[in-house]
Amino acid sequence: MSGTPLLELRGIDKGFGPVQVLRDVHFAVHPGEVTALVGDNGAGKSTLVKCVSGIYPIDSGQVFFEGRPVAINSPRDAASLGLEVVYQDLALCDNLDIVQNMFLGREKRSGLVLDEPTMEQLAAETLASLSVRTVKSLRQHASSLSGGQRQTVAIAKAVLWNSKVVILDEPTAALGVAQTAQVLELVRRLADRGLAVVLISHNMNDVFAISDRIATLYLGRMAAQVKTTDVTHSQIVELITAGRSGELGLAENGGPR
Ligand SMILES: Nc1ncnc2c1ncn2[C@@H]1O[C@H](COP(=O)(O)OP(=O)(O)OP(=O)(O)O)[C@@H](O)[C@H]1O
Repeated sequence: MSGTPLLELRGIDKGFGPVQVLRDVHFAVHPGEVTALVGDNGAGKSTLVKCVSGIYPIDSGQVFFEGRPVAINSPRDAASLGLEVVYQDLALCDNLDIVQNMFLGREKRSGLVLDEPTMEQLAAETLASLSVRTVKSLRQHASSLSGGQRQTVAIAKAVLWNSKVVILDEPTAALGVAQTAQVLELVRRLADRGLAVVLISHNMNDVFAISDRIATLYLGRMAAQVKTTDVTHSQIVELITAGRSGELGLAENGGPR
């Protein structure tokens, strides 16, 4: 592993009543890397993300942020640490424009009134710093944006707020080929800026195209966390569908045997 992880989970358990969803999950994400979080439907990916973003309390286990133990009890706690989750469907409000969306809940004010020029300038600078050129006007409503533009704005929002860890939930699920390529390029650029990026995806082509590591959840357990260059598509498919890959020789939780 390369240095201290930005975010590290150790031994996370989470259940809902009698249903045990996460079992002894270990997971580490590093700055400057894209970590793909994969697993079949119901494997526990969303539950894991909700635990680290303060939506669900964990039953047991520890969360470390920049090497320090932390308690994330609410989305506000997660945001103040610098952890942002971008959900595919919920990322933007349709009736607000791009600037309003990027500053939603964290508006800049000049006295009692909103400081629109400053917000517009910061939004423009952030998009430009990410080489985003596809957005025509910062004052267009989110409802008029394409799927790819929406993801782009949602991701740029995380950068605007100086997030250190960005978790992207299926950012390309609803996109065509060209828009997928653009969003993946942007995801890679986030990591190249030093952010720790977690990419939840069912698309193995996307995963292999841009991830540095792949973490595989299987029935609520971390079956493996490996470097992308050390595995093949079929080994990952085996881990997703069977929770192990004979050829990899991994112990539980992705460590070497
Ligand atoms: N609030 C809840 N109460 C009870 N069971 C739940 C709850 N939320 C999730 N589960 C169960 O936990 C398991 C994991 O669900 P989760 O949504 O985390 O999986 P996932 O890997 O994100 O799946 P998908 O790829 O389909 O989104 C499922 O069996 C699900 O039914």
